[in-house]
Amino acid sequence: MGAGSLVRGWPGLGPWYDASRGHGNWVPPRKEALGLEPALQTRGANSLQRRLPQGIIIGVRKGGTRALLEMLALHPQVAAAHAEVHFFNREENYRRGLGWYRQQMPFSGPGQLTMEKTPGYFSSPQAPERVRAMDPAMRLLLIVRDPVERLVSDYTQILHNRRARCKPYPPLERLLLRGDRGLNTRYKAIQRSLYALHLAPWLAAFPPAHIHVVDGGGLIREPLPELRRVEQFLGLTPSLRPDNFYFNQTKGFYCLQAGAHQHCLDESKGRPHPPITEQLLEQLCTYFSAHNEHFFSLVGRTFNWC
Ligand SMILES: Nc1ncnc2c1ncn2[C@@H]1O[C@H](COP(=O)(O)OS(=O)(=O)O)[C@@H](OP(=O)(O)O)[C@H]1O
Repeated sequence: MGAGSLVRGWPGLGPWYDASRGHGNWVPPRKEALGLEPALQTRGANSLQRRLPQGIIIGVRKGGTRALLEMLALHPQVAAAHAEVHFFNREENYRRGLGWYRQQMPFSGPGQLTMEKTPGYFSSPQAPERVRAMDPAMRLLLIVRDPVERLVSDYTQILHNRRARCKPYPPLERLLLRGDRGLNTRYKAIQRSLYALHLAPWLAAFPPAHIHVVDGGGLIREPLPELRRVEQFLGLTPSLRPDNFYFNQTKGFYCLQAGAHQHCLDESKGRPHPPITEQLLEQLCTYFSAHNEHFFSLVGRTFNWC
């Protein structure tokens, strides 16, 4: 089956992925209809309510946050918010209060864990303290990816959005280099790839045991081992299985499967990246190397980045 045919909903379930509402608006399938959970969501109206999240995917932007949330949402004990909520990082939303935040959450049963993902939280200076003030027991997921790949993905997204509005955008090299004065390290996409910098305030607000790092590269190559670790971190019964994922040649990524239903992430995920020269790649890798080492020491795990 081609990737394109999988973007719109699952048969008989209403749209799982409502493309007309943009890529952040995912509508989870009713799990009993997927044969995953016969009882939980149909036990009676009283048991279903909107609950504040107990788990949040805080970033990183372009790290694979959507894939992680959608894969986790296949788990019968997970209820995932459809859209990015931007509660802790946007003043206008934060001012609306926890009642508003709760309203953005999906209905869940008592045995379910409510989750949302907003990659903007990770680099928001206010978010760590605000999340802690709401719930110091919060479980945080951080999905990371090679900082250079993340940067290029970030650029590609902005380029795409600008083009969609018929607006010009400079080539990546021009944004990355300050003539012959080396890298423009103030470029936002570079700054957002400095994971150690953004992690520090989270570690000041939460014990390390509350923050689980997911390898975004690993999730792309082979989702299940990463998801098993996440299930364990979240205290979920191991339920995701190899047959929940299949590699889609057209998409070039793993897609999701539940019973007879299949679903790939939409076309905003997995866009082709513009090429960068070997020389620039080397410059970037050299620049990130010390930051990466610092990040590895903070999380106690190393990654095979450039
Ligand atoms: N299974 C699967 N299918 C499609 N895409 C996948 C998948 N797993 C991870 N990814 C990678 O997710 C990248 C987008 O990351 P995010 O969802 O965090 O982006 S965003 O910050 O929410 O815009 C996206 O980045 P790009 O490849 O640059 O588009 C993907 O590489």
